[in-house]
Amino acid sequence: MSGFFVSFEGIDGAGKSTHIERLAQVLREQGHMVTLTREPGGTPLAERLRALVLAEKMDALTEALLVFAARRDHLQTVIEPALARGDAVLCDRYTDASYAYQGGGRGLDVSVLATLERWVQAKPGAAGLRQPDLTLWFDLAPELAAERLSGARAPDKFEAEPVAFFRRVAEGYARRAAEDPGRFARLDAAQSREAVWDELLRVVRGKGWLR
Ligand SMILES: Nc1ncnc2c1ncn2[C@@H]1O[C@H](COP(=O)(O)OP(=O)(O)OP(=O)(O)O)[C@@H](O)[C@H]1O
Ligand SMILES: Cc1cn([C@H]2C[C@H](O)[C@@H](COP(=O)(O)O)O2)c(=O)[nH]c1=O
Repeated sequence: MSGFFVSFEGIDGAGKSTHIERLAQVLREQGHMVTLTREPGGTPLAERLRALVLAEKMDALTEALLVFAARRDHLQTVIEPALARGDAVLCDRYTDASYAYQGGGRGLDVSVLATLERWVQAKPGAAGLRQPDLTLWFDLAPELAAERLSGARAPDKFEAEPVAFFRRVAEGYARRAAEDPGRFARLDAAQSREAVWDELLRVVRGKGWLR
């Protein structure tokens, strides 16, 4: 049985973490083996790169090089083996975040991102790039996301960015979704937790991965 790969995307505070654990639990209850992971991160090396990216000041290209280095290690040692075993891979962020944050937010040329994507995501022994089978896009107004995050925890480097940055990030996500509508499912993340969950379940059931 081949596995499937679902990424969770959206601006900081959109509700990804709230729902990813719940989906993992329901998939496990229905007999799936689940690999629950995140980017940047998911391996000891990638977690070290994550700590740098989330804390240190650096230019947009350096940021992109580090998140793609982390992604390479994550793909090679966690994602590809999990998919080969037949796992459901749930990943809190993937390459769309690079397009949205480094491309949209920081203004990095997307052709640089496309080159890194081609190098890093080549599938082992097959044509094409490793992309998620489904991307759940939690779409939320930056003002509302900031309100939800305020007081929740000490902000990291990205969370401390102004609303204008997150508007550009959100536009970056919207562009990616428009370019690949078959992969993206937009969830209205402004709804209550239960309403977002119901929408998410409908999408995942529609893929035939849940009863
Ligand atoms: N539908 C919702 N309505 C109101 N509050 C919500 C909703 N979903 C999540 N929250 C709350 O908003 C905050 C941010 O949610 P969460 O941590 O899931 O977002 P996230 O997208 O994972 O953020 P980040 O990318 O910064 O980790 C949390 O305090 C969470 O409890
Ligand atoms: C994969 C990826 C992530 N980022 C940013 C986006 C977030 O602000 C942080 C990760 O924090 P989270 O609490 O786990 O959401 O990293 C990025 O800028 N580029 C990327 O490719």
